Amino acid sequence: MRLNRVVHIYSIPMRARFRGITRRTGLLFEGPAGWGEFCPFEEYDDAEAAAWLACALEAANDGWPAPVRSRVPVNCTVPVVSAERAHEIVARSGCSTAKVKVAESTLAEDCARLEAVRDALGPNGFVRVDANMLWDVDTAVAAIRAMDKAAGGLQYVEQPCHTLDELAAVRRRVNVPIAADESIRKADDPLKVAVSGAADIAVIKVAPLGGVRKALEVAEACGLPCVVSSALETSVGMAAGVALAAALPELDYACGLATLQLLDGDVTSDSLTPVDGYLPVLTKAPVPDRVEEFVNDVITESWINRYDRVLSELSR
Ligand SMILES: O=C(O)CCC(=O)c1ccccc1C(=O)O
Ligand SMILES: [Mg+2]
Repeated sequence: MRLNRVVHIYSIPMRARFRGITRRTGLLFEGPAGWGEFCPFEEYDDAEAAAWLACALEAANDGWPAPVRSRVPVNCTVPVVSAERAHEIVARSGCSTAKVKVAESTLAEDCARLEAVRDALGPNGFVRVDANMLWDVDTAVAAIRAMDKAAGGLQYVEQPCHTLDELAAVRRRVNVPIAADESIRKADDPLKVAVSGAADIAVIKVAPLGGVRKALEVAEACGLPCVVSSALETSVGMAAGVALAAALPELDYACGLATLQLLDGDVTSDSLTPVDGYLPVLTKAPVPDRVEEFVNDVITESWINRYDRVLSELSR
C-alpha cells in the first residue's frame, strides 16, 4: 500500500535544544478514525521506526480504547537551560510536578537548576530528573544524592544508567526511586523486560511501543506504576499519549505530556497545552488546521519515501 491519502510534512523549531535536536520533523496523515502522526527521530532506522508508524496507523484507522478518566495530570519539562530560565518555565507552567533534564551539564549547574525549580514549585511540588542513561553506577549514586539535596527531595530519577543491572545496582544504593524509560522502549521485546528488580516506576511512550493498545499491554506486563511520556510530538501525536494515560487502569503520577511548550509552534489551533497542570482527554487527534506555517517542501520526498519503506517493514 502506497501513501495515497492526504499528508502534511511539518518541520517545527524547538525553543531550546532538547536531546540534541533543534527542530522536530514528521508526517501527518488522515484515516477513517482521524489523524495520525509519524515522527520517528531522524537517526532511527526503518526497523526502529516501524512501531512509530503502527502508532500513527492505529490513530488514523482504528482509534483508541475507551478512557477511564477525563483529564490527565502532567509535569512541565525543563531542558538544559539556565537556573533563571528554569524558574520561569516552571512558574509559568501551572504544573505542580517538574521533570528536569540532567547529566548533560556539570553537577553544579544541574544542582543550581534544581534549586531554582524547587523554589518555583514550592514545598508541595514534585521534582523528578531524567539522566537519559548518561551515568555509570558510581557517578549516578553521587549525583543522585547531591541532586536529592539540591531539589529538596526527588520524586524519582529516570534512567540513570544504560543497563537493567546498573539500574538495579543504583537502586540498592540510593533512597530515591528509579524509573525505567530507555530500558523499556528500546528493549528487543518490551513485553518481556524484567524491570521489577531494577526500577520502581515504568515510563511508557506510545509511539516507540507501537500504539495505545500495545503500550497498555506493556504497562500491564511490567507490573509497575506507569508514567506516560511524550516523544516530542505535535498535538496530533500527543493526543495518542493522552489516550494511553486516560486508558490506564491506575495513574498515580503526573505524565510527561506537556512538551508542546518545547516546540515553537503547533500544527493545530486545538493545541494540547495544559490548564492548571492537566490535559483534556480527546476521543481522537485534533485536526491539523495550521500546518501551512510549518510545511516543508525540501524534506517532503524523503519523508514520503521513509513512510513507504517503514510501511513495508511493518508488513514483513
Ligand atoms: O517526560 C517528559 O517530561 C518529556 C519527554 C521526554 O523527556 C523525552 C522526549 C523525547 C525523547 C525522550 C524523552 C525522554 O524521556 O528521555
Ligand atoms: Mg526519559
